[in-house]
Amino acid sequence: MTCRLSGFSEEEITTTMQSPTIVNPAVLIPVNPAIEDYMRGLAGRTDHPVLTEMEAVAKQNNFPIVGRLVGIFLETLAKTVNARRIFEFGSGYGYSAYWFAKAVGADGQVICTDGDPLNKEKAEQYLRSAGLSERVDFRTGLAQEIFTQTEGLFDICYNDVDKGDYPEVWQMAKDRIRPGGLYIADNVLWHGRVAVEKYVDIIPGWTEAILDHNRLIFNDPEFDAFINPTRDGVIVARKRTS
Ligand SMILES: C[S@@+](CC[C@H](N)C(=O)[O-])C[C@H]1O[C@@H](n2cnc3c(N)ncnc32)[C@H](O)[C@@H]1O
Repeated sequence: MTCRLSGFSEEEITTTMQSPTIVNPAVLIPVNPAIEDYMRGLAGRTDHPVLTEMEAVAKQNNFPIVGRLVGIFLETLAKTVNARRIFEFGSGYGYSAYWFAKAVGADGQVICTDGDPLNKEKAEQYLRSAGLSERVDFRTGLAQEIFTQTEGLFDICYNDVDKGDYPEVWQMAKDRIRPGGLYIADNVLWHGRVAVEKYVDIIPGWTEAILDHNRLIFNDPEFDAFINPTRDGVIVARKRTS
């Protein structure tokens, strides 16, 4: 997967950062890999042939899916708030949508978006094989534009687009989340760059955008927020009910 604006994949960015030729002080792994392996080992019961195929394809192509642990987290969050209507900004080929689609139930809906029509094709194939396609409405184009074409409130808005767009997506999504609903975004620790003074920002402005995004959320009086440091950091912000 290439990022919409930069042409770099997130894996390429990480790999470049870890290259011995580029000294980068900012590569921090929030959770010890042994701990992540342990947690992954507990999650065997979530195996599904479609899921394992999607994960294998991600590995082969360095495509940045959220992965199993975050997937389980997304499904759990969605079930916890009894989500029936979810909007995804940046769906790739449907891996995160798989988890949300499972959570919303037969009457629920996940609106997926991606700039790449090939991703839509692949997602629809995978989700059909998993028996979840009826719950998913996959649209191609700029996620922000597609969002403005929708109406009403969502139980969850999930953000996984190019990182420079994070503050914009937060600003537009926050007023369209129902009280008690969630805003969720992936990669908010950005491989540790958010936590150090000096970092190599492969895509100029992306780290600053994530920092702004996170600050805005934690300072918003309408939301309570928390970052789960699993993988690359997932922010969860719940809209207050009073
Ligand atoms: C990190 S991947 C999404 C992975 C997906 N959430 C998952 O875990 O399976 C980001 C995807 O968003 C798409 N994308 C990035 N910025 C976008 C935007 N503003 N509008 C639509 N798609 C975008 C890219 O084409 C890419 O497929």
